[in-house]
Amino acid sequence: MSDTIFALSSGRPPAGVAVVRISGPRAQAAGLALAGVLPPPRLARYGALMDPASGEVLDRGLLLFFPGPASATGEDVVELHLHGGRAVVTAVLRALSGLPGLKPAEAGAFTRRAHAHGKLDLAEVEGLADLVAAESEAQRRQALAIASGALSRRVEGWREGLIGALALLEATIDFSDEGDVPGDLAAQAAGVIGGLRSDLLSALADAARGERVRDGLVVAIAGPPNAGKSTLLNRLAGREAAIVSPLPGTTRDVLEVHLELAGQAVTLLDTAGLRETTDMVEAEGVRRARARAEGADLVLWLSEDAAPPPAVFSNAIKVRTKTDQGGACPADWLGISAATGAGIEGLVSHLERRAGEIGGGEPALVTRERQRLALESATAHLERALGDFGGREELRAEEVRLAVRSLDQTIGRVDVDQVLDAVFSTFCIGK
Ligand SMILES: Nc1nc2c(ncn2[C@@H]2O[C@H](COP(=O)(O)OP(=O)(O)OP(=O)(O)O)[C@@H](O)[C@H]2O)c(=O)[nH]1
Repeated sequence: MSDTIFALSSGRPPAGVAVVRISGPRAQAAGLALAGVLPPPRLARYGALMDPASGEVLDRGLLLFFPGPASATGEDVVELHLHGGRAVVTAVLRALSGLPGLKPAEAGAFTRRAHAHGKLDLAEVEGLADLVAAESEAQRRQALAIASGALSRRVEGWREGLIGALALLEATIDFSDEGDVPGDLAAQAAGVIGGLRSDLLSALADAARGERVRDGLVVAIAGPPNAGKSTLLNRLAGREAAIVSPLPGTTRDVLEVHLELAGQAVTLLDTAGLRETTDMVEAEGVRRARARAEGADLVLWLSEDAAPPPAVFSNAIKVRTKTDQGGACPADWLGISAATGAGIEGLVSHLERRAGEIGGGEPALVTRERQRLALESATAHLERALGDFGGREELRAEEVRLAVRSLDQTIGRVDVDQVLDAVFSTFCIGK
């Protein structure tokens, strides 16, 4: 970390503006080498940026200086706002790499430094990773809350509560040595532990929703061959993603289209028509179709003659297709014609309502399996801490201590290295 790192932090050129960040002990010197003068902290200065080796002007742009520790990484940071051309960016990065003590940043290196300097805990780093990856409104809101410390603050609060309970338990242990155990201290501790256990359980009850929003919902289109599945997928996607043909058995593999419904990221799956077949390739397609549809959050069951879905899809949204060709639509079926567009709007609003039911509402606190497992372990220790220890209060206190440790894991106070490597590997260079 004694190195000074630099990278293009904005998107791939060409672009209107390119932002290059420099962080580390030599950031200030690097800014001076390029611009000749630094603005006061946190103010932008417009001017020429020169190649320190040749003195040639490489670009004119803004320079900002954020002295550490009050910066994003906790170190001195210099930010250059350049014209976003490929050659401009290349020239400036080349000039920086020629300066002593400077080296290109690896993926996630700026965030890693922020974490190392106590600017972000593990949960906030994970939130930041999700914020950068967010594609839907719901993902953005949820990730922003976590990146801003919503989970961390809650965990800190729980942790403080448990430390309080632990103090009460320690007191009962001390008193018991003197043969005078004040029962109300133990009861108070049990009250605190019980309350925290309920808080944790209610946060966990929402975890499945948080993870679903983060991963995006999966909606599978299933039904007999030729029902119009690919046609509907194309219609919803607004493009010709799937091949449509009058031949039954056209779709062989599972096809995915990503879209946003009611603010939720949705992966729409087109699957092979479900039927018995002797064609080996089609049979494999049918097997995959069933497996994916069974794991989906929602299934649209399409049939042109309202043939009922198999039992596994009994919860499916039933859709009668090709209504332009006549025929009745049973009461609990939605009728559509992908050919004329009739009923499509109704189907979309039905899907939006269902997607909102699954993933809508206030942002969840727990959005990753890792966070959930740590909190589940804390809850299990609290559960045990409420048991009967036959007067051996030190065993109860030990369970509370283990619960605190699990909370610490949630926000990365302990055992973080491996998790950090995994998270930072998902970041891009310049983040
Ligand atoms: N008249 C009419 N024809 C439709 C409609 N939707 C689809 N079709 C036709 O039905 C045929 C089958 O459509 P696909 O979308 O390929 O059906 P599929 O369910 O994906 O078929 P498989 O891939 O075999 O499982 C094509 O010829 C479509 O043009 C509709 O709303 N009205």
